[in-house]
Amino acid sequence: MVERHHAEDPLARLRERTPVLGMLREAGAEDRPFEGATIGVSSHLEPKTGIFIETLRDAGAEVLCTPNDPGSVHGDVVSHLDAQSGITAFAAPEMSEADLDRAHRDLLDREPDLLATDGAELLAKCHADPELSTESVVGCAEQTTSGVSRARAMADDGVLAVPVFAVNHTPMKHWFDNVHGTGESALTNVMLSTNTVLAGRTVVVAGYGYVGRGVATKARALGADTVVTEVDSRKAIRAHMDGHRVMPMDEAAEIGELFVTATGNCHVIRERHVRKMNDGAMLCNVGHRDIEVAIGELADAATDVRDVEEGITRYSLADGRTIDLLAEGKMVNLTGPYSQGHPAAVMDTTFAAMVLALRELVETDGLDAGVHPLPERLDEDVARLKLDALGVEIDSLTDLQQRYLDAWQRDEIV
Ligand SMILES: NC(=O)c1ccc[n+]([C@@H]2O[C@H](COP(=O)([O-])OP(=O)(O)OC[C@H]3O[C@@H](n4cnc5c(N)ncnc54)[C@H](O)[C@@H]3O)[C@@H](O)[C@H]2O)c1
Repeated sequence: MVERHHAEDPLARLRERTPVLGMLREAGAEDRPFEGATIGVSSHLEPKTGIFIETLRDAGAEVLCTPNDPGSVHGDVVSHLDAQSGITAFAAPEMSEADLDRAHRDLLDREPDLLATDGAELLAKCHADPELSTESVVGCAEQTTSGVSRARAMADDGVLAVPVFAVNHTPMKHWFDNVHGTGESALTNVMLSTNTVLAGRTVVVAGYGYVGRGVATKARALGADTVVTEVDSRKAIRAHMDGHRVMPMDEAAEIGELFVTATGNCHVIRERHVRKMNDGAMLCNVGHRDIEVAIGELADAATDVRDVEEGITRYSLADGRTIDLLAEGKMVNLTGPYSQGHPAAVMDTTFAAMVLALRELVETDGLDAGVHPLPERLDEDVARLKLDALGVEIDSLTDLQQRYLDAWQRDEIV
C-alpha cells in the first residue's frame, strides 16, 4: 500500500506545475532585481499566488500580501507564507469587508515601493484616502480586466499618480488565463458544487469578452446549448459567428437553466429577469465583483432565502419557483466550495508576466503616471519560456521571409 504524507508545504505540488515561475525564481535569486524594495500584493491568497509571492521574495523583495476578496483566502497558504522571512500576510480566513479594508490600510501604511494587484483595490485606496499616500509607490502591475479599467478611469479623472502596467491586456493573459483558465475553472466549480451535468442544458453567458467567450466555448464543448447576451455589437456578431445564439437578457431569461455573468459590469441580471426564469434556474458570476447579479433585488423578490448546500443559496419566489445563486454571486471559480482558482499551468504565465512587469518598473527610469501596455518583448519572453517548459519548438523566420515582410516593393525580393 502506498503511504500518503500530508503535505507540510501547501505549495509544493503546484510548484512543479509552474515551471515558468520556477525559471524566473532561479533567475531572480541570482540577480536580485527587487533588493531593498517592498512589494504590496493584493490578490486571491491561494497556492499559485503563494508561489508568485515567493518568487518576488527570492528576487530580493520584502513582500506584503493581502487578499482582494475575503472569500478566496486559503488559511494554510497564508500561514505558510506568513511564517517565511521576507513575507508578511495581512490576511486571515473568514475576513469581513471591514477586516479587509483594515488589512489594505495596514499594508499601505508600510509604504510599499511597488504594487501587484488583481482588481486595483490597493491602487485605488492609496489614491483616494487622505490618510494614505502614493508617495512611496514607483508603479503598479495590474493583472485583471476590472483592475485595468479602474486604473484607466483614475487616469481619465486625472488622479492616477503612478505608472501602471496593464498586464491583463497582453495576448498571453487574454488568450490563456481569461479564456481557458476562467472558462474551465468556472464550469468545473459549477458542476461539482451543484452535481449538475451541463450536456443538454441551456447555458446563458452574459458578456462575450475573453472570459465569456471561454465560458461559452467550454460549455458548448460539454454539450450545452449556449446563449450569449451582449451590449457590444462586434462581440455579439462574434458570438453569433462562433455558433452561439445571441439575444437580450430579457429573452434569454426565459430559456436559461444556468446563467453565468462575465461582464465586469453591474446589475446584468435583475429582478425583472428573475421573474421570467424557469424553476430551478442557477445563477453564477465570474466577473470581478459580486454585483453582476442584483442580489438585493433578488432578495426583495423572494419570500424565503436559505443556504441549501455549501455555496448554494436558494431564493424561493411567491409563485413557488426557486432560483439558486452560487457562491453568493462572487467569482464562482475562486470562492465556490470546490474552488481552486485557475489551473496552475495558466497562472504560471500570468504571474510570470506580473514578475516581468514589476522588474520593468524598477529597471525603467521616467515612466509617466498612467496606464501602459506591457512591452511586447516581455509578453514574448513569457511565451518563449512557456514553450521551453512544454518542450515545444517552433519555426523562425528566414532572412528572406523577414526581408519580404519588411518590404513594400515585394516583387524585388521574391
Ligand atoms: N473569475 C476569474 O478568475 C476572472 C479571470 C479573469 C477576468 N475576470 C473578470 O471577468 C470580467 C470580464 O473580463 P473579460 O476579460 O472578459 O473582459 P472584456 O472586457 O473582454 O469582456 C466583458 C464583456 O462584457 C460585455 N458587457 C458589458 N456590460 C454588459 C451587459 N450589461 N450585458 C452583456 N454584456 C455586457 C462587454 O461588452 C464585453 O464584451 C472582468 O470583471 C474581469 O476582471 C475574472
